[in-house]
Amino acid sequence: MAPIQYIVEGGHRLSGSIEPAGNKNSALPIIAAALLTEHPVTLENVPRIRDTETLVELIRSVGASAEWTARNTLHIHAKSIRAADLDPELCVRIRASILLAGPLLARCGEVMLPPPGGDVIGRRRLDTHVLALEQLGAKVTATDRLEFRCPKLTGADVFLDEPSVTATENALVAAVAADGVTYLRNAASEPHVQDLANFLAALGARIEGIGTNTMVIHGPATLGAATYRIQPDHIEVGSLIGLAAVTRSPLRIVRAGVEHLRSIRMGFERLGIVCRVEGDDLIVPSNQTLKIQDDFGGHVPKLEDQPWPAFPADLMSIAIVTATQCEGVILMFEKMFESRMFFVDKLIGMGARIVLCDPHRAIIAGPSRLHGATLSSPDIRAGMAMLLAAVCAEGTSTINNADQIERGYERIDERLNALGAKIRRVPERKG
Ligand SMILES: CC(=O)N[C@H]1[C@@H](OP(=O)(O)OP(=O)(O)OC[C@H]2O[C@@H](n3ccc(=O)[nH]c3=O)[C@H](O)[C@@H]2O)O[C@H](CO)[C@@H](O)[C@@H]1O
Ligand SMILES: C=C(OP(=O)(O)O)C(=O)O
Repeated sequence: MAPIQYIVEGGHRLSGSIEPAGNKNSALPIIAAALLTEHPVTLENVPRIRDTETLVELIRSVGASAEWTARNTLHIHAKSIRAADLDPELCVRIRASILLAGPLLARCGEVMLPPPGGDVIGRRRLDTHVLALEQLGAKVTATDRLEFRCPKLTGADVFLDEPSVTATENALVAAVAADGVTYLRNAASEPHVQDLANFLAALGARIEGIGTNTMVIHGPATLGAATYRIQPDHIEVGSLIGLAAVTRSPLRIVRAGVEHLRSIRMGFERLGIVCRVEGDDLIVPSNQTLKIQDDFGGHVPKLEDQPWPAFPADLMSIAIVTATQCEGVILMFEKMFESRMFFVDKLIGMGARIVLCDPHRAIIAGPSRLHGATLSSPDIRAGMAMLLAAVCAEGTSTINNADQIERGYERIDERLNALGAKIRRVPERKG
């Protein structure tokens, strides 16, 4: 497949309404969890992006039928499946291939998984997955692939060593099929973990504590069919808030899922960007102060990521680009991944004033006028952050490896062009 490039003419104001896609990180565990039931499942509002297309290929490879019945509607029927050896080339394309562990173990009693891929943003440990599934009775062997075996999953009092998002999801799915009650403690509670739990409940699972860090799962559940709508992507909403701010544009983000936006809005407020809620729409007015809010006593403020419900790691790159357009100084502290901040050298090359203190901390002094450059997208979020920088810069930028952006953002070039951006995709999109 030819690599994708975005050629971006910067400096244009945007305006209008845009609806976020369904949450990628909900869609992935939910597609995997659809393997848990023998009955048909219809998923609506599924983002049609590289990651979901790859996972669909993977679930077909174990015998499930999966058909797109509309652009964003996916019909899955896992009447009978097998724990086949999964294609290593497909597994390494996405982090979410690891999400097949829980459902396949539950349905087939074993699963052999080649290493997963995903964004190269630092070490991506699998220890929590292993720890959780072992506590539910699985025997795990790690060679060039991970092998999980367990003829009968059994409920347990599980304490995760860290609130890992995908490990929580694997453990939750396995616990639904396990015999007896499972306590899942120190669990992640991100909106996508909640979305997965609500999907499992729609299939017939009994789960208490959804949205908290302790879930209680009463297994084994008798699962049926379901039609389920994936929730809006709060990370895309955060990306759009940043986009509106750096281009000083008024945007209405419709059906934004405002119940999950508190920590995100609070993070942007620290940068002097205040949004308004109207029903389930989020309005980003153009007349922002874009003034970084000092801490009490005039101290340099800090924006840091943490597990939910705090400011999400996946929005740090967007927040960094946004801060380059705001007046003042701020410390950005990315605690969770150790390679996510390296892309700031590209922003420095575009004219941003940033000191990268170490792999986790960067000081940004704004505002600075950015100029167009040739960039390469290292991961989904840094890629989207570069797109924001390119859209607000003077002159033309070329973003190479835009494939990374399209792993996570559906038709983002077309959707931003509809608001007034000037992004040319090479090669042109077909269909
Ligand atoms: C497919 C999917 O859903 N991917 C998301 C998922 O990845 P994923 O599930 O792989 O990420 P994890 O939640 O396991 O961990 C992310 C990183 O944070 C670290 N960590 C985690 C918890 C903690 O309390 N302290 C800590 O330092 C981990 O060691 C790891 O380095 O969650 C990440 C964290 O929200 C997101 O960036 C990814 O987009
Ligand atoms: C890091 C991300 O994705 P993945 O975990 O699939 O690599 C992301 O969505 O920002």
